[in-house]
Amino acid sequence: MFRFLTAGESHGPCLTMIVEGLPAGLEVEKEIVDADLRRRQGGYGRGGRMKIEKDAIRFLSGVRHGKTLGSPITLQVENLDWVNWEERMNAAPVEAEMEPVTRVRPGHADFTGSVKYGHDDVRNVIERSSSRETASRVAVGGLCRQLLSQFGISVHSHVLSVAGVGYETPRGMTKEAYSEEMWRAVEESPMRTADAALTEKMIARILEAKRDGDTCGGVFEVVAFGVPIGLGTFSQWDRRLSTRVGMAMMSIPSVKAMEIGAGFETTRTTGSHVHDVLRREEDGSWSHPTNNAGGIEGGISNGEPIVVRVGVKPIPTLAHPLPSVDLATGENIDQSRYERSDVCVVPAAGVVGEAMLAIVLTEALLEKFGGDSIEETLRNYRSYLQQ
Ligand SMILES: Cc1cc2nc3c(=O)[nH]c(=O)nc-3n(C[C@H](O)[C@H](O)[C@H](O)COP(=O)(O)O)c2cc1C
Ligand SMILES: C=C(O[C@@H]1CC(C(=O)O)=C[C@@H](OP(=O)(O)O)[C@H]1O)C(=O)O
Repeated sequence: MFRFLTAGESHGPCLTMIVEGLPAGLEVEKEIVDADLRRRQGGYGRGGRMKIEKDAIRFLSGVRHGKTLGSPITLQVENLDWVNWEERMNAAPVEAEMEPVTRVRPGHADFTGSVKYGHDDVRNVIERSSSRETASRVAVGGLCRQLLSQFGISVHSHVLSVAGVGYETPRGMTKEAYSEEMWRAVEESPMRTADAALTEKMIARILEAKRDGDTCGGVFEVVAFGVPIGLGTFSQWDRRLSTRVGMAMMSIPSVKAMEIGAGFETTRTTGSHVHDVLRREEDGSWSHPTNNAGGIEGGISNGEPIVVRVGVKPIPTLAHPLPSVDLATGENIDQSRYERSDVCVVPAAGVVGEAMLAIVLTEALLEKFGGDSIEETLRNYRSYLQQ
């Protein structure tokens, strides 16, 4: 069974991940994982923290001579900001001459986390609720990406809109709609969008929000190519591929909406405009001229690209804070607290979305094809394709 756990506080010494269930003999390159971590740190609208961190993994177990051993893999990402926080993290607030954090930020985990865990210093909540944790997912996803590439599967993302500036939800995306050229342009764009004019508009929107002491959300899209027919199943609710993709995307902090394929658009028209007709090609392969289903039918991948669009709410920490409550006094206050923060993270969230889709596909692929070594998994996969 493929599974992973992540641990680590945002301002602690490091993030740690334990990954179990990847087959033995898989070549894994640190540089491929580090490149994903760098992409997650990018995008226009990030705050001061990203100037401090230089995320990169260290393998602490499970990999020898560049190949997986089949034993649990431990990954570590150092928090370079730790040196600036060590005293505050180790000493009680009074000793460190720090006021405990008590004014909760609307939209963050400050209120719910403090009540649930009984913390009177909200800092104890912020440490783990922080999206610093998403670096861990990207690191795990970077390993999964390398497994998937053995099966010809690749996962990409791009930004569709920021605070309403950008594309309306597109319909029926087919493989042809996404070219190599487009993905190159996405990687080079500060907003991870292939449209240069739109990039300018998005940046202007983020700057405007920043000037107003405000923040932006938006929509990103994740696409997986090369997924074989047959991952996931309708046989139990929690094993449907759509269920697992939904959970994976909704697990990203600040994600509040997602749709697969044409999603909500399908609810505004009729069946004859929605369902993807099945064709048999001369070479015996299957095809769907459209992909409104986003590559999943009956909870099972249908061989078309998996297309997922994801809605990210605006960042909760506002430079012009909203009214709130001070948990220490119980009094209503005019302004909650501001601390160093991002203004927009839609491009970064897209990279996290890629990692989450890579993780879900890895889990479903290993479930279908099994194998304790990569050779065995590939052999099972090839035999299935022949069948
Ligand atoms: C990559 C990334 C970076 C984020 N950076 C910040 C930030 O700097 N400040 C902030 O208030 N929220 C930030 N968030 C959003 C919060 O982590 C998130 O809103 C919070 O954990 C509450 O969870 P919820 O929005 O899912 O309810 C970030 C989210 C992501 C995905
Ligand atoms: C550290 C990351 O994002 C952080 C996520 C975050 C939050 O509240 O979610 C708040 C900020 O933390 P800090 O106060 O340390 O600057 C972000 O920088 C990261 O993405 O690696």
